[in-house]
Amino acid sequence: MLLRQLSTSFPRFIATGAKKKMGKLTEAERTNLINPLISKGWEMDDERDAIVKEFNFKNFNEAFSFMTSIALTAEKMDHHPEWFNVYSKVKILLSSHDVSGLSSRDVKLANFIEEVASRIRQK
Ligand SMILES: C[C@H](O)[C@H](O)[C@H]1CNC2=NC(N)=NC(=O)C2=N1
Repeated sequence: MLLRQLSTSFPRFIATGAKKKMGKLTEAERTNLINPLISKGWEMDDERDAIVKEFNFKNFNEAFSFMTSIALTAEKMDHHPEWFNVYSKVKILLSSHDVSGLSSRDVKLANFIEEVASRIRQK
């Protein structure tokens, strides 16, 4: 019975080309992927199942340049941060709204954010 159901539904899945929804990170993925970010200063927001970090730069131009680089990649990824900026400070929260928690997209964006921050600070 189950096989018949699967075989009938399978073509529909292919036909619609339904985008596979990336689920929430598993415990093992969190250990492997989130812990390295925690060691770089990200913190867990358990209430939201999100990660947060505050970045401080020399001035507003650096802060806004940082945000601009992130914004362009976020748009390409179709995955956007929740953030707050005042002068040289940028606070970022990452979580995937469609799964109400952390997904691999948040890890990918966080690692990109770390790269941008290190490039700006190295100037
Ligand atoms: C319609 C659009 O593709 C979706 O709303 C995207 C936009 N950016 C997003 N950003 C984040 N952080 N989570 C999402 O689920 C998400 N979904």
